[in-house]
Amino acid sequence: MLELKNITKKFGDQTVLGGVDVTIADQKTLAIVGPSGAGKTTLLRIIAGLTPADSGEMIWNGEPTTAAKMRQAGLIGVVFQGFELFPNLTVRRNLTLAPTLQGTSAAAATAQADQLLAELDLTAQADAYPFSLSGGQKQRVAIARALALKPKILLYDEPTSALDPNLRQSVADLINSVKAQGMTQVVVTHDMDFAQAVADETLTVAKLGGGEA
Ligand SMILES: Nc1ncnc2c1ncn2[C@@H]1O[C@H](COP(=O)(O)OP(=O)(O)OP(=O)(O)O)[C@@H](O)[C@H]1O
Repeated sequence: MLELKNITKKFGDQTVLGGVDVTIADQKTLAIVGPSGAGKTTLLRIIAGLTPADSGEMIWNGEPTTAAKMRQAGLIGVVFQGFELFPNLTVRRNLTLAPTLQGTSAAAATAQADQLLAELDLTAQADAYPFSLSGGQKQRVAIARALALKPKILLYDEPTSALDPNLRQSVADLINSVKAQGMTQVVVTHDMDFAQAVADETLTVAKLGGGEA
């Protein structure tokens, strides 16, 4: 279980997070919802160790930790809103690059990549480059790439926003099938129907006024 307590964040004079508590339970999906500008993405980036909080605590399985330590230990994976695939690498190489840089043998990384691609119905795209993929395929590659690093917690920033609305259900199905394999997930979304389709728990981030302490 990962707990964040009393997380605060300001940008200049604007308080975005004014003391937020988050509990991320093992093998569950937490949806973070709230209006545009409430700070959902900021909170996700703080959990991921990509943006520092101004204050607050982080506790992993009962022990104090930091987001930077969690990230360095490879415990957290992120699926970005725009997918951020490596454009000059094939789909398979998008999955194998980070594991091989971390010391996994090329053969083992390739075997694992091919298994993930098969599970996510991407075998036919293994040698393709990202530009040639549909939005839904790009997103599945982004999820497969994150899973290739074997995180304990997988974070998604607005996973439906860059996709055709009719793909919403298949993204929900995919997140639910990743959960069924034991993954702990956090999904930032402004889409309440989507949140309902994936979430065991929902955290609503309120929009604060600008300029307060
Ligand atoms: N790096 C930054 N520098 C300055 N202000 C920022 C920065 N990142 C976010 N903000 C501001 O913080 C507030 C919260 O932004 P954030 O993207 O976290 O909200 P959100 O709830 O994810 O919104 P949306 O649903 O529109 O994506 C916004 O007012 C935004 O302009």
